[in-house]
Amino acid sequence: MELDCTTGGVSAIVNDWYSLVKSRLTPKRFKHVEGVVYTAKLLAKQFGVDENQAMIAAWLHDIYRELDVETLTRLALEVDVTVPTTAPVTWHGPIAAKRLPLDFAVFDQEIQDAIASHTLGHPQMSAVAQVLYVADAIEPGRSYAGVDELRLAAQKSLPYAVACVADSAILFLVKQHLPICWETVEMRNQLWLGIDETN
Ligand SMILES: Nc1ncnc2c1ncn2[C@@H]1O[C@H](COP(=O)(O)OP(=O)(O)O)[C@@H](O)[C@H]1O
Repeated sequence: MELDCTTGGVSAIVNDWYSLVKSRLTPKRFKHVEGVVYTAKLLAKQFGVDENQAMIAAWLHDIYRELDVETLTRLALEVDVTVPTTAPVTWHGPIAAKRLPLDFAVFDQEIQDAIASHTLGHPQMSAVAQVLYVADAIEPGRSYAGVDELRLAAQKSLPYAVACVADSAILFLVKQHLPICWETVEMRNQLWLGIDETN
């Protein structure tokens, strides 16, 4: 996959994130992040969302994904962050978000919020956060059952795509008999109430 990150004034920033993120993640995870950046850029353009914010959020969303629970807990102690006790796999987002100013000099609140909610979603997500949530689920490297339907949903509207991704995550968790954090459920409930599927 070719990454075209040279538009507008973002190329220098993007190059910085490229090296930093590559140095912190395994090649497999880095490839996933590249896919999310690529997809976030496309979705942002498609839905009139700030591409620069979407791409920076995408570059950094999994920056702490490969840290163990002990390290994440230590990092969390230095910032004011709440994480769900039932799902440590979801901690990397909220903790990275709170540490963005400290660790990466990223002060943009929308980027922080997008990274915080990229795994669980949240009923009050901004359009940047919605773009990241969907891009994470449908980037070209994803190959789980149902992903092509989610890619089609992303051609329809951003709220519709978010609601479909949330339903897919919930179905996956139900099938595995795993606990479901409330944010995803509340978000999909609110979204579906506002979506007219007859259009
Ligand atoms: N509402 C939820 N409650 C609990 N766990 C969730 C919820 N939504 C997603 N997850 C979990 O989050 C994980 C996905 O996290 P993510 O950072 O996207 O990982 P990856 O990129 O490796 O797929 C999945 O294992 C899924 O089980």
